[in-house]
Amino acid sequence: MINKFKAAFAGIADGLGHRSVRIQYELAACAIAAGCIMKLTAGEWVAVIICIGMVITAEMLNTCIEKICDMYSTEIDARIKVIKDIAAGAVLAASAAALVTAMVILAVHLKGNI
Ligand SMILES: Nc1ncnc2c1ncn2[C@@H]1O[C@H](COP(=O)(O)OP(=O)(O)OP(=O)(O)O)[C@@H](O)[C@H]1O
Repeated sequence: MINKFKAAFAGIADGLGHRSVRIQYELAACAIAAGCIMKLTAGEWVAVIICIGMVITAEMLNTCIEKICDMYSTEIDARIKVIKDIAAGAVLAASAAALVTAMVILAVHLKGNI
């Protein structure tokens, strides 16, 4: 059990070595900072944390898929293009949901301050 956790934490550390994953962690830190400034409610925090988890998970899996594809071949290949595009689409879908969630929370707080 401890070894499994060690491997998982090592995976998180490895993920941080990739620029696209690191950017998502940085955006997550910005979202948490903004949430503290805006004094989010418990429900809003739950939504923010779910979005952060979803986007980081999608980006880490996308990075894994890219690596597996590159291990298979670095030559131009229509099948690899489809696989990588679908994986990138998953990150986009998660990010779009996170963006809409952020906009709804922001709108609610701006409305409350008017
Ligand atoms: N071997 C390949 N054959 C065909 N198309 C590819 C191949 N490798 C990459 N592509 C195309 O380029 C796009 C970007 O792929 P790449 O592996 O460079 O990901 P990236 O998003 O730039 O990587 P990172 O997440 O490291 O920034 C893919 O979505 C795909 O459309």
